[in-house]
Amino acid sequence: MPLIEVRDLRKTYRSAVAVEHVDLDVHDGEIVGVLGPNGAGKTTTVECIAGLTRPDHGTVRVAGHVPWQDRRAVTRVLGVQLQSSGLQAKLTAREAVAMVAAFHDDPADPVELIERLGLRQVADARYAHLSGGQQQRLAIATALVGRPRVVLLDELTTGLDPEARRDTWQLVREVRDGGTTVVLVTHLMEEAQQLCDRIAVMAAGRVVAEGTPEQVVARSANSTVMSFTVPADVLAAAALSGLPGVGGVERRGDRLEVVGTDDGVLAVLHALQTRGVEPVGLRVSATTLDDAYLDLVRRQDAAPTLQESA
Ligand SMILES: Nc1ncnc2c1ncn2[C@@H]1O[C@H](COP(=O)(O)OP(=O)(O)OP(=O)(O)O)[C@@H](O)[C@H]1O
Repeated sequence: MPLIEVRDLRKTYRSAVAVEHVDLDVHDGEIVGVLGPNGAGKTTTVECIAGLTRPDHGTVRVAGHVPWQDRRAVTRVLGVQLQSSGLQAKLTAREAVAMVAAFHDDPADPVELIERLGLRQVADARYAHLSGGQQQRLAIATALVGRPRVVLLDELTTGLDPEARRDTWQLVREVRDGGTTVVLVTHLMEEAQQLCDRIAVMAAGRVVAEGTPEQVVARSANSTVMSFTVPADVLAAAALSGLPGVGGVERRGDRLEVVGTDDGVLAVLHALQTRGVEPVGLRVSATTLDDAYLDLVRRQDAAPTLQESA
């Protein structure tokens, strides 16, 4: 049984549909990324998992418990760091961790946790005086202090410089290696690729792709990029753009760049062969997760909205 199971989730705010038909499984020991543009429904989904929001339809189970019915049981297994940590500016790091620990039956030792998260030097500094990276570490500490089986981390590295971001990624890996499952909401493809065992891409309130980062790239309609040199008078881009599996053809100087599926690549090679055209300097590579993501999100933008299709 998955540790977190979300089925057919729907949540509306007045007339706006925030999420619909959302399914998500999170298994013990994974880092699962929830990706998507602003307003895609990521926070709404994790708020339903945390029991902070009650959906209009669908089921959520966290270690078998329904979050909005059994808040205590869910608080014991689930730690939450949401977008605004809600910590008071005047609290010191040590006080903040101790305060959250007091809500739990069997908390981790706040001093040990502060040490483990590299906050010992600033343990007596007020929250408002910590750097962005230290505030994020403190937010993770408060999410971990109840010794949860799973933590929800929402836009953990937004606003951090590259070094602090990498340090935070390492910390998330250590959290996972210590036996805690992680659900990570992020806008950053590099973060997803570096950290996540699996990702769910959300757009306009729905999960539009799910799997390992590699699977999501491979399933993209534009999973492969090929380019080669061919004189314009020998082959027009239009001759290839209608082939099955070809998503787009662009001329860049004397090179043609074709994006599409693996079948699209084969169709292009076949078309070149039958025309007796040699693809000089042929390069074929997988699309990046960034490109696959943008393709998925743009497709969803072009589709009818949830309200229109309801
Ligand atoms: N409390 C609320 N009241 C009204 N509408 C809301 C509320 N919370 C979310 N929404 C709407 O629901 C949709 C999904 O929002 P949500 O915050 O879940 O998206 P998100 O993917 O987390 O976005 P972001 O990346 O910007 O945080 C948006 O259209 C948003 O305006």
